[in-house]
Amino acid sequence: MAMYALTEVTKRFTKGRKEVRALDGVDLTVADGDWLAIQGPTGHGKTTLLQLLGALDRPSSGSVLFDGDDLARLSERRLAGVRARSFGFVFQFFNLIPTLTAQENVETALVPLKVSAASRRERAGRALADVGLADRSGHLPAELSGGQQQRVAIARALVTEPAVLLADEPTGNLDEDTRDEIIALLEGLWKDRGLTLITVTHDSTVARRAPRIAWISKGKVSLRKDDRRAARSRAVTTEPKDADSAAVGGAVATAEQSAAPVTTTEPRDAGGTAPGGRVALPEEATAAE
Ligand SMILES: Nc1ncnc2c1ncn2[C@@H]1O[C@H](COP(=O)(O)OP(=O)(O)OP(=O)(O)O)[C@@H](O)[C@H]1O
Repeated sequence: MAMYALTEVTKRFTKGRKEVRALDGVDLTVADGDWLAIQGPTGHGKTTLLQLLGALDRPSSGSVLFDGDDLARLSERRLAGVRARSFGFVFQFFNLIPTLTAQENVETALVPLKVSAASRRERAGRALADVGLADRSGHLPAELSGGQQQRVAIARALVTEPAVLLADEPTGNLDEDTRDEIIALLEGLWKDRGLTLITVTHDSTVARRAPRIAWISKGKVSLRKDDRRAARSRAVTTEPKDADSAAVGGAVATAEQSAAPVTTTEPRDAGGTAPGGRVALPEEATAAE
């Protein structure tokens, strides 16, 4: 079974007397451990799709299955639970709290958990070290470069050990060199942790790094690239739950792709989670852009 299965998803918004069809009949599957880039021109539905995948919004019609639950039909309380347990979010403008240090910003993601202050400190410190910022933990966001601020935001998204990391234009506010560093960081985290990574971008340099690209145009999704073998060459992989292969916008993976070798599984939480499991993200981290 795929981690995500979207069927005939539409999302309509009303602007004055006009109706905007932001998503128009989207079919999409995402397997556990995939890295999917959602690429397309501005205003064509990328963020809307990401928000449905992150349970930040619901479709107007169709179903968004995540681990077997239809996110379109869950109560608000259960949706909040799924978001808290399963998703980490990274945004274009970092969304850090300006008055808190890097360390404190990362710790905010753990506050809703019954985690001791000592454990929060330890886990946030580890998350900052994982993104290469161990020596900047006492800095305020204004004392950090854009790339460093995005690293803090990534540490905050990952400190709760989510199954899925959803990143909306994570390099959209960065220069080219920093963009490359952040994408390399995300790629490394994806490889090492068996994360499912979903990145929204209008930048083809960024999109091409992902083994799968879903191209979105006028709310319709089609598959541009599906290099499952690249995805499976990672150091840490997951059981191919998505054995029936991907179908995006009616496109089905080729027999060759489907026949890619089966790899071994390593538990997602091998890195260790403090008691209490995953936590709700702070409001500022889950707010729609
Ligand atoms: N809350 C909303 N109310 C009304 N219209 C909306 C809303 N959110 C999105 N839209 C419209 O839906 C369409 C798709 O928007 P979306 O933000 O998903 O595009 P995008 O591809 O992410 O664009 P960008 O690259 O500029 O962020 C656009 O026409 C947008 O104006």
